[in-house]
Amino acid sequence: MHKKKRILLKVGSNTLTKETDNISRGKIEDMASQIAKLKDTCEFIIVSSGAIAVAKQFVKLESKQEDVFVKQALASIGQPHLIRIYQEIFREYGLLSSQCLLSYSDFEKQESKTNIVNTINVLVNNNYIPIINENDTVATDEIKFGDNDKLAALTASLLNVDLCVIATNTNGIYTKASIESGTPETIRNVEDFDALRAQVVNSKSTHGSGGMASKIEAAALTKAASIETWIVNGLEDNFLVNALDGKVAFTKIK
Ligand SMILES: Nc1ncnc2c1ncn2[C@@H]1O[C@H](COP(=O)(O)OP(=O)(O)O)[C@@H](O)[C@H]1O
Ligand SMILES: N[C@@H](CCC(=O)OP(=O)(O)O)C(=O)O
Repeated sequence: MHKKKRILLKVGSNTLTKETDNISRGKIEDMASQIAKLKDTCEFIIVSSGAIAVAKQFVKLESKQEDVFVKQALASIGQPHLIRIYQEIFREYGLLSSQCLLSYSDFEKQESKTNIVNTINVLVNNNYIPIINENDTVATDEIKFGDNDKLAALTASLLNVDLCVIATNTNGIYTKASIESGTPETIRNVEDFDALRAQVVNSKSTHGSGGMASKIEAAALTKAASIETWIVNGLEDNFLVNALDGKVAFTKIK
């Protein structure tokens, strides 16, 4: 048991850019102000994408190599900028932050898992907010498939968080019928998890790579670890506080 509610917050490039081509300092300020409001009762671990999106603001790489190698190089260029932006803004709100780069394979080795848990516990217990991203130089899983959703679920399970919040660009998961009729309606409480997969439609957001399917698979992992997952609209201001206060529509998967 943790003294504070331990929350893992996953934000994708779409949320961080507010669906534009530039990282939104405003969105990171919105996250910081919410975390600052909640910090007496909650502790946070962030899984953040955005490295490639930041790099694209500054450079255009020439390469005849596969796209994925270019993305890996962009992630390497963008990651320090991303963390710099987080640190600058979080500091203004009195928050301390650090960087951890992980890959799926780190969750397969007992020694690495122990090291991750020990490092992050020291950080969190000293009021540092770990900001985790995939180690894109050595791994390409999330660049290719998953929006960091699976990385978030693996981290949430390993660190035994109390709540996993995935921020995306919709008010959670909508019913397929409501999307098709043009009046999206949020599935607020999931009664039948297996039936959820059938609600996914074949669309993704501008920067998105995994779509809703990868969030549902991430939730399957957290569910197996008895962790509740919320899928919330990170584009809205105050999205986390409002979800905690029950003021907005989002999907809760228990
Ligand atoms: N049933 C559904 N409810 C809501 N969104 C859905 C659904 N099925 C597919 N989607 C798509 O999933 C997208 C969110 O996933 P993704 O594009 O990967 O976003 P992110 O970058 O936030 O991870 C939505 O913008 C929408 O296009
Ligand atoms: N790790 C990389 C990409 C991870 C990923 O695909 O997530 P997203 O940028 O949300 O589609 C990054 O930070 O840009």
